[in-house]
Amino acid sequence: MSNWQSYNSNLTRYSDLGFTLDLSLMDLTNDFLKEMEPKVDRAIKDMVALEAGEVANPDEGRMVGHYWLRDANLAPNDTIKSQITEPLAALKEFSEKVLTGEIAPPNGGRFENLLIVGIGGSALGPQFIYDALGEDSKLDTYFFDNTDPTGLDRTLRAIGGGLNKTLVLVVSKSGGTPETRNGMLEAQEFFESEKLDFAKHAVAITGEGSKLFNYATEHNWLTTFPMEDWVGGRTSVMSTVGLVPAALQGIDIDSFLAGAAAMDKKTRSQNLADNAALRLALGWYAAGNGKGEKDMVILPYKDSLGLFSKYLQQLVMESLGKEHDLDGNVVNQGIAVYGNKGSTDQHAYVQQLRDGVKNFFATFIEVRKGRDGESIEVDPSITTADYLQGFLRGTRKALYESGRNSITISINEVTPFTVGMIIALYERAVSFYASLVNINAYHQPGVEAGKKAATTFLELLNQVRGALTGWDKTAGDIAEATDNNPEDVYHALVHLAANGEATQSEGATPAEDKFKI
Ligand SMILES: O=P(O)(O)OC[C@H]1O[C@H](O)[C@H](O)[C@@H](O)[C@@H]1O
Repeated sequence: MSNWQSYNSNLTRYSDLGFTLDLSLMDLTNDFLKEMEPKVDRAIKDMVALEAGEVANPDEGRMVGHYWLRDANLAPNDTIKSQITEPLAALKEFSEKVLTGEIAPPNGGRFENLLIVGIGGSALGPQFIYDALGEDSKLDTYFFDNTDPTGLDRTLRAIGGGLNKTLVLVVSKSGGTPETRNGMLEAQEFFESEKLDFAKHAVAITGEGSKLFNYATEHNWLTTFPMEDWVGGRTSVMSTVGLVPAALQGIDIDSFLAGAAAMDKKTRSQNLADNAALRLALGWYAAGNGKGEKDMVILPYKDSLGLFSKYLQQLVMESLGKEHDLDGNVVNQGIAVYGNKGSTDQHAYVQQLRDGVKNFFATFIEVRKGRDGESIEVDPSITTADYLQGFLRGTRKALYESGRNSITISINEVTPFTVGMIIALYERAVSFYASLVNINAYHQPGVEAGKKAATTFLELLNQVRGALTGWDKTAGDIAEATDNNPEDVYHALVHLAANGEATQSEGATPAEDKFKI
């Protein structure tokens, strides 16, 4: 089959949405599609059950409801329906009041800045949306998404004299994530050091009854918005987590939700040829042999979609990166995701993509329209938009010629509607892929191990602090005194020395380094 014929027969086109998915360069064979039929049938059934409210996250005993967020009528009962519609109405009213100045900072004027404190699913969605759609944002938006003190300082410096006009959103589904709590405490301290009443600037988005919820209530924060347990962090961008900031920024959230709802509707089709999300999942399966053998390289050819790959990294990797399948077998599933933007990366890593190790498939994201208004000619009759398109088409072809597969997703423009659409597309592809490989995409047991180890380190650090009294001591001395592992103790000592709590004199090896207060 010629490439042109293959293009025509491998395209899913939603003309009314201005959307196409082109799998022609994925080399999906009829045999593969035939072989996958039973799995595809199961994936469709699983999705129907999930959307009907079945407990699709068995380990945590939870329903998986992010698809209801953009069409509350699909919620399985009235309680859940009102858990969607009531916060939506409340957040619209709240953002309206903030933007009209009815809710205002205590020291006068209007809120002009937004500081979002959150991490993972409680930050990546808002970061992507602000970057993609926040061009005319009503509030300049900043993020605390780590417990790195210099990162926090840098953000506070950027806010500078605008602190008295800054609204702070503290976002945490669990309400107990340490990085977010630390960011909140640092923000609070900074407001207080500027003689500002933090509570009058602060809003919480969190599960009812969480530590954060209780803290916000006890301290009389401006308000709180709920998060429900049937919405996962990495799929929360269409819940209060993504919608409160977007509404405050003046982004058309109804259109954002409508774009997602439209993609959901299309990809409920039980006919594979019409179901872009299911076909996308099949493309991933074919590329990586159903085992994630190939990485997913995301290349959006539009600067405003530059954070999409980072957003997808969590959505795909936290959902699909699992040790066990649903039957308890060890499978070590996952698909590695990375990317940045085209054509910028043609000058960075496309060399390896074209000539190096064949361990990936690319996804080109094409935005058809270059810009509003006229463009100059950079060459005779040629504009910058023509170049961008030329690089996309050229790279796609060059990769295929050297045996590298790729997917191309096209949308007309970057708008709230189309961004809603492509997020929904990937959310649904992740759900389908999880069924194809028989895993739970909605829990994240592996994340806990790192958190527990961090807590253990903090306990050890305090033991080391207590044991380091005056004299020159080695890591071995303190390890013995505190009954800890010498390497762990050594790293604690180096940390204390680097932060001015101890001094370190180096010996021939770390074991001979001496520390004192
Ligand atoms: O919203 P939070 O409860 O603070 O969680 C923030 C993030 O932290 C965790 O470690 C999870 O792995 C993520 O899925 C989650 O989005």
